[in-house]
Amino acid sequence: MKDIKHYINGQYVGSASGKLFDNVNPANGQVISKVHEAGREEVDAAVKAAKSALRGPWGKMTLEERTGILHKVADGINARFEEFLEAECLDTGKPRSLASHIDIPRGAANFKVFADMIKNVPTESFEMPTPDGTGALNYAVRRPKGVIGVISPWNLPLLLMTWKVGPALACGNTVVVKPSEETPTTTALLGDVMKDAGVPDGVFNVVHGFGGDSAGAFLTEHPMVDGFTFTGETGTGEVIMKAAAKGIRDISLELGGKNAGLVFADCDMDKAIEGTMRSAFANCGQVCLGTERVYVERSIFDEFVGRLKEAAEGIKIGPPDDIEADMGPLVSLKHREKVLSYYQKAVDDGATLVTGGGVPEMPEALAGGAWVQPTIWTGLPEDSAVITDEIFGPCVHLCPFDNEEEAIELANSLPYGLASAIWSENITRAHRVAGQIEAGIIWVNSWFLRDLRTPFGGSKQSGIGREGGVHSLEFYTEMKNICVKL
Ligand SMILES: NC(=O)c1ccc[n+]([C@@H]2O[C@H](COP(=O)([O-])OP(=O)(O)OC[C@H]3O[C@@H](n4cnc5c(N)ncnc54)[C@H](O)[C@@H]3O)[C@@H](O)[C@H]2O)c1
Ligand SMILES: O=C/C=C/C=C(\O)C(=O)O
Repeated sequence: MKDIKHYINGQYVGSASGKLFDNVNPANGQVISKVHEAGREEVDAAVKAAKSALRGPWGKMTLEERTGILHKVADGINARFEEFLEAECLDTGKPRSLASHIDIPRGAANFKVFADMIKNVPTESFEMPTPDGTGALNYAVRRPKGVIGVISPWNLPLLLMTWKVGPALACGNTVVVKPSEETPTTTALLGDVMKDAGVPDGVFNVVHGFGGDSAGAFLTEHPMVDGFTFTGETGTGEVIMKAAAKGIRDISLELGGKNAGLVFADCDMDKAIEGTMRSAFANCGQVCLGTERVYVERSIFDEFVGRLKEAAEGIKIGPPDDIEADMGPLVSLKHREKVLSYYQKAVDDGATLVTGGGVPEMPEALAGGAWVQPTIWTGLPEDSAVITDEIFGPCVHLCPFDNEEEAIELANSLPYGLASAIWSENITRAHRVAGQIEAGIIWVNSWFLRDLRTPFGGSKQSGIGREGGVHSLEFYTEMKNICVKL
């Protein structure tokens, strides 16, 4: 069976401890590969390789050379598209149709976009008067921050990891990546692509393992890492923030959410149903931007519930290679336990089950998979844990509202603030409501429509900082002001 090794200083290496863990295909429960678990020794080697690579050829390259290499990395992903696609689908169980349209193309785009951006974003300059009349000139320059620790989750593994590695490398940093233990393969494959593209050894390093008391914690505790970028749960973000405090290291945190959809009576119902289907069920509901609570204006509530039920019942569940499958399994049986505990909680809290609520029957070959039904509820009180907690499954609660103020209040009622989707054909209302929602990303009559130049991140407990566009450049560089007395 294939074993997945760390990628340190340009070489694939195993763990000195010989410790391996299973990588499981969530569509059938079978072990796909064995993964080396990094100890402190491997993490230390990776961080030291990254540190010394800053002073090697990478640090001396012209911007043109560096960004040229990053274009080759993107081309390398595209050249091995099928291999990345296969690996991502095996690790996550997601439909090939989804991964081939979103995950893998974005993996390549994340390198191209930031390679081009860093060449085109100016820095500031200020002339100032001085008492002697000669004046002074201030100008800012960007320098890499240093070694960046990248810790990424399992829901969009290649997309979310490269969303950080792309800009980090474009800005001249070196990285040590700790991908999720659930989905190590595409990050491991990227080592080969980096090598072929001419990325010098030590610039891109990967260590595998778990979070606490494993590779994740060893990385955040390592004093030679200069900054951390993390996407994952809010609770894990708190732990990482504490670790980063030691030595005053910078952080960028993209965390959980419990995003609200708001559907007004003046919406285009077809668009609202199609969008809510995606925002509730895409990637088996495992998208941080997903809407697990949707508020619908009372006059169209019954129609909306009926139409969403009909659409959800048309979802075809199946493994990645089933070309008709719209939805795969959850990422693991462990995650399914969590999602099903909320399905039970909904019953206990008196929900009306509109559809789903359990585990679908699957053919015998897939019986060991983490399958779950797309689920819709109504009738829960707003303080139910089903409404207040991020479940991260294919489920949504629908609740009626009577006026705009109430809709805004409901949307803003939780301590999260990642994203929101507003459905209304009244442009004035849409702007007015969008302006009042406490979230980092608001979509009007769309969902997960991404322009990589825009600020991306969460407010409240959904994160700190913004990535995307110039905001990524802000995080991944140190700005230095040089003041010249003339
Ligand atoms: N805001 C966003 O952009 C965004 C995007 C995708 C996912 N998410 C969030 O991610 C979560 C799902 O992903 P997950 O379950 O993989 O998250 P998670 O927090 O469990 O794990 C994310 C990563 O952190 C590592 N980790 C865990 N504990 C750690 C520790 N103590 N120290 C260092 N590293 C540690 C894990 O091994 C993994 O690599 C959801 O909450 C979702 O909302 C947010
Ligand atoms: O699951 C969360 C999705 C995050 C998406 C991005 O970070 C992105 O599109 O850049």
